[in-house]
Amino acid sequence: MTTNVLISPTYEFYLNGEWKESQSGQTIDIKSPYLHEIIGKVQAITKEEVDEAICSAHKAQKKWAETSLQQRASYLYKWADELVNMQDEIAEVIMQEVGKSLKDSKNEVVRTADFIRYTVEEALHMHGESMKGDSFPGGSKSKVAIIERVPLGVVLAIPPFNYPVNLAAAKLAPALISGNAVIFKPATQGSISGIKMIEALHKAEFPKGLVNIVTGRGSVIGDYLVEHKGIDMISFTGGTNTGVRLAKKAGMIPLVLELGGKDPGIVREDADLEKAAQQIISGAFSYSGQRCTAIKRVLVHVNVADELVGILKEEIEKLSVGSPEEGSTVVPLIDDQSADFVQGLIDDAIEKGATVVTGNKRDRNLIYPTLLDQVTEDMRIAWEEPFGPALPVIRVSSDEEAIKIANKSEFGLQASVFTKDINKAFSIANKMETGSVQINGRTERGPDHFPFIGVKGSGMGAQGIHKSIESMTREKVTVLNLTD
Ligand SMILES: NC(=O)C1=CN([C@@H]2O[C@H](COP(=O)(O)OP(=O)(O)OC[C@H]3O[C@@H](n4cnc5c(N)ncnc54)[C@H](OP(=O)(O)O)[C@@H]3O)[C@@H](O)[C@H]2O)C=CC1
Ligand SMILES: O=C(O)[C@H](O)COP(=O)(O)O
Repeated sequence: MTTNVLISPTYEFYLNGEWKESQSGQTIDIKSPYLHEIIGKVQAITKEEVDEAICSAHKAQKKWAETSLQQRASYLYKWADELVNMQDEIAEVIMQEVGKSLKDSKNEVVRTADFIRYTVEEALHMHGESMKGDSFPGGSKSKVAIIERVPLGVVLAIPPFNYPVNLAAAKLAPALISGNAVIFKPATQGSISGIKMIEALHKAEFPKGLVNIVTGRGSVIGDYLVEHKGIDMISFTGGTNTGVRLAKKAGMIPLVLELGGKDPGIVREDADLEKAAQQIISGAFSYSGQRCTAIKRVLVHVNVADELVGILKEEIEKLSVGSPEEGSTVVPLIDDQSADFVQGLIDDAIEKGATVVTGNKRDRNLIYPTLLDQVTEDMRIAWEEPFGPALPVIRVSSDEEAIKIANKSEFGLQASVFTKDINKAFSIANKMETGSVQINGRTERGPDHFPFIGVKGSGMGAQGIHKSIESMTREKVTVLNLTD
């Protein structure tokens, strides 16, 4: 199927309900990772335009916070409907911009509409609480506390490239339904997809200024946004180095950071190896492993390692590799720099004695799914996050060794444990220094109402619909002093 490359239009940024060209007169070329052609240009906005966006957000937020939940709900439902109406157009853009297959891109848009609707429903059923004074020694029963959640103000939403619509809306929806305004800074490679998402929001006729999309390289306007006094909360998803830098600059405001990962797939001696292999492959190689929750190392009991590696090899070699237009599982990585990084990890492992079971083949920024066996702790790939289709197998001789190596990682996003012994599964899960543990399943964020948590180098705070709404609000206490 040949895709008509978008005629490389220049997109405007969205401020105060209007699409605008930046006063900077500068734009950023967005090149498709697999078409290797420029598919569009986005505005590189100025600091003055950032100031204007934040100022207009504050104005809009005051009024928005006074609207009823039901009124806010009606806008978000309309946004979800507009996304579904635009799903083919948006999916095509996601595919061209980040190289995700059309099927996965469409799923991302539908998942986003579902996310928005569920967020509304969750918010409509989150109620405050009340307390009576006399439950504390000396307290009076005529003192009644009414505790409710109130919005924080203006939320800065910064998502990564790999889910340019879903991970953006996963920040915007909870922020908006709780009465906040949003400054949305998309990943540069993902900006056009983000703009398309905002086009759907514009069609839902949200109040002007409530959501402003500020396009520009994070390395240029990122610090200015993060340090801006007009930002009341930051929800960031991206690399650990970027997240740590952001946290140091943000100052005294609430932060939620979802960062990198090095999720282990722990395979015990008693595991169903066929099922484990199927979950590991899906977890490690879908969208070329460009998922924070991808399985990024296999810790397998030495007694079953040869058998598991054999199954993995056979199944990996069946994976479709190539263009996202053909629905390939393994597609070109987001850019050449990322492909160079992954290749560097593979080369380092080979130099230090790892065995290439399959893969280690490259065509520009397309890296073939690579399985490395006999990986040892002195190899970079044992610890670093490839964010690409390279999977190391580390052989262990006990649960204790697997736990030790798993927890030695700087990351702590998720872990998978494959075993038939549910008691052992929980025993290992209880020792995992991660946000979540999957038992007999691949590591993944969904379903989206589950808490989604990164600890250590994988983040701070929690997402998942309910947790995200909580993180973008604070409690407020009103005390009633009744007269007897
Ligand atoms: N835990 C999770 O849920 C996820 C984690 N990730 C992690 O993100 C990485 C890959 O995604 P990627 O997009 O490349 O991550 P990056 O950290 O490079 O970028 C993430 C976002 O931060 C922006 N940014 C860059 N510099 C700054 C700055 N100084 N201040 C504020 N924002 C900035 C980027 O904008 P720009 O594009 O303009 O640089 C982008 O919007 C991997 O490490 C992956 O593990 C990815 C997805 C989900
Ligand atoms: O940030 C990511 O990469 C996503 O949170 C992963 O989501 P998924 O597990 O649903 O692919």
